[in-house]
Amino acid sequence: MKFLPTPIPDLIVIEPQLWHDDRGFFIETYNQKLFASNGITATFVQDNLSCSRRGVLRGMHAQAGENAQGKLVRVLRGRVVDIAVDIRKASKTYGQSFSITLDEHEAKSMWIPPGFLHGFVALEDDTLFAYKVTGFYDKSGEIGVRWDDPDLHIDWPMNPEELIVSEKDRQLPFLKDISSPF
Ligand SMILES: Cc1cn([C@H]2C[C@H](O)[C@@H](COP(=O)(O)OP(=O)(O)O[C@H]3O[C@H](C)C(=O)[C@H](O)[C@H]3O)O2)c(=O)[nH]c1=O
Repeated sequence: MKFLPTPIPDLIVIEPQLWHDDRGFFIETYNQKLFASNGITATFVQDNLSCSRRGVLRGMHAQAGENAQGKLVRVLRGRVVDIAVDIRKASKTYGQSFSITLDEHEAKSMWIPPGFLHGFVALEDDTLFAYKVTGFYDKSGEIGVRWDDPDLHIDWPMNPEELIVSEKDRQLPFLKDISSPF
């Protein structure tokens, strides 16, 4: 298991040790001791799973407040472009986004601490997106920013007309119009 820094401090990509044999493969998807020795000491309290058709874009979301969420995200089936945006007010990389392709074959994951907007676009039908979170779901703590906010400089891999975005996400504000709670 390798813990790889990204250009944004605290945002970490994890490359698993893939054990292949003639049956298939085995990986450890989470190991508290290894994570802690690489600076990720969070405690996870909830696991989530979503299934998305090709073109579904979920985001950009964060959960703040007493149930602020850090997320350990991965793809179980299919492929996504996954995006995290730093909205920690005191951060030197405030407003900066990082993008990575996650899929079932490389089985990489990404640690996204509290203080980041998160979203992804599914590149294949029936993409299964699984993630561990450090805070219980708390609708009152949910915030979001429009996926197409020009200030986020996100280069989505699909044309807007191909994207499937929920009505809720279409109504989200621009980053300049909110005060980050982080
Ligand atoms: C997040 C969540 C949702 N729900 C219920 C509430 C809604 O009735 C339904 C769908 O929720 P939503 O449309 O917010 O799902 P996504 O658009 O996939 O939201 C997620 O999208 C991006 C990728 C994220 O990083 C967040 O984890 C999360 O905001 O599931 C729950 O019961 N528990 C939960 O933890």
